[in-house]
Amino acid sequence: MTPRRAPGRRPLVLKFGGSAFADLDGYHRVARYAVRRSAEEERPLVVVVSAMSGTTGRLQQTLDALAADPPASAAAMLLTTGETVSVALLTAALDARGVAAHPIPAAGTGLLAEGPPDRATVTSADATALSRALADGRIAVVPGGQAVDARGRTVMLGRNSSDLSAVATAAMLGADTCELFSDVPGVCTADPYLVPEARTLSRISYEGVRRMSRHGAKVVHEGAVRWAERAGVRVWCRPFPWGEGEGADIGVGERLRTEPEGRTEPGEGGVAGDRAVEGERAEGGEPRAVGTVVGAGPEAAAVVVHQGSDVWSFRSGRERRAVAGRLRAEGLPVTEFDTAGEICLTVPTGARGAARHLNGGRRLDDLCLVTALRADGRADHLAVPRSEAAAEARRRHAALYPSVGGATAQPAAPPVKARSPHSDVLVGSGPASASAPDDKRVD
Ligand SMILES: Nc1ncnc2c1ncn2[C@@H]1O[C@H](COP(=O)(O)OP(=O)(O)O)[C@@H](O)[C@H]1O
Ligand SMILES: N[C@@H](CC(=O)OP(=O)(O)O)C(=O)O
Repeated sequence: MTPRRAPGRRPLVLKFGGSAFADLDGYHRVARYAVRRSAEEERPLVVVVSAMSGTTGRLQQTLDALAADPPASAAAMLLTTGETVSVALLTAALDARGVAAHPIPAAGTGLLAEGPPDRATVTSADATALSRALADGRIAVVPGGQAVDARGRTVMLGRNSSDLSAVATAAMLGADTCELFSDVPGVCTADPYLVPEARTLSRISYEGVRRMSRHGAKVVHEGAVRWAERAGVRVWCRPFPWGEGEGADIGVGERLRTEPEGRTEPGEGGVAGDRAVEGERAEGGEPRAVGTVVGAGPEAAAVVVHQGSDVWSFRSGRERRAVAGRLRAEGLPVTEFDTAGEICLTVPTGARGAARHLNGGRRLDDLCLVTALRADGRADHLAVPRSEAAAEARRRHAALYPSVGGATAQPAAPPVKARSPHSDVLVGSGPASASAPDDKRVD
């Protein structure tokens, strides 16, 4: 899977996750930002986009309400539509600013994949089509999570795979950095939506962030980290929006960024106070949040809450190992752990393809796994009632970072995650299924 690289100036690859499109204005904000970066940097610009927040989950629920085990090809066709919508809307928003862009279809991404069409694996990347599109100086707007198979059909690279598309595109085009914009200040020592005291890491190794995503932190797609490491692409996780002019939302990233700097533990390399994170300044004195650079850097202690996963219990370690192996073969992230005499594993809630492997297991309703990842590589797991997961995460975070504290402090009102009211645009606003899981947290 060595990417065939494009000659010429190194392009800039920016990826905007669903959180950037929590409202329609998000497309205008991203367009404004993309135009500014394009003018500043004078190099080819690729913008990789995700579906509006909530969209892919709604589509999945709709499919689940319709059929118990729909064909993977139908799932791929449906679940990739959210990104196609985003490509069209961002192209329109750019056009409204007088900037012509190329809306790129799956076949134009240059990513070739094989395997089940709803969670295909990228096997090669050919820059020819995208380089041709970029040659006229226009911005290319690329759908995240999409590729084509050997027969030219659009396939999906699995859930949350826009990061993977962005990094694979950067590798293919010879870019040395890929910028991933999200609604958090960067990679933090815990999900800042749950642990307000979490600090932003200025740097972390590929293995450090991969360990976090392998344990269920949704912060960067594990496959994206693998691609980045192999191709030597630095991944820069950055907050968006932050100070994008009038009308910009103040997201959790902005709120955390302005909190006083916290002291950090000696020996917990790579942890930056928020002041350090915003240290870089663009010309004209505008503060530029630097977020987290994933590449060369230390591993870091962190707390992971497996919010989007179910806990299953098995009769023996052998049975669990066999099930875990089959789930991993489906490309699903699984954590095996023992708690209160139970032999358990976690599996993403509502994951396509999981149900058929879980026979013999028993779902422990309402349990949520909290994992403390130590800097030395050890992981401590504890399953707690869902309602106590955030408090447990704060306690564990305080144990890892005693000087940051916070476990006993009254929690600030948790920031509310944005979900686009337009995420129903494709499927209507009625409940798709009373019991279907959402792709986001249950707050
Ligand atoms: N350690 C962590 N640091 C930062 N964010 C985290 C962490 N763990 C989990 N997250 C979650 O990851 C989310 C960002 O990933 P994602 O939902 O894919 O964003 P986007 O929609 O912008 O792509 C954050 O909103 C946050 O809730
Ligand atoms: N369609 C993807 C989109 C994605 O990767 O979203 P985000 O970049 O917001 O995590 C999903 O599974 O939800």
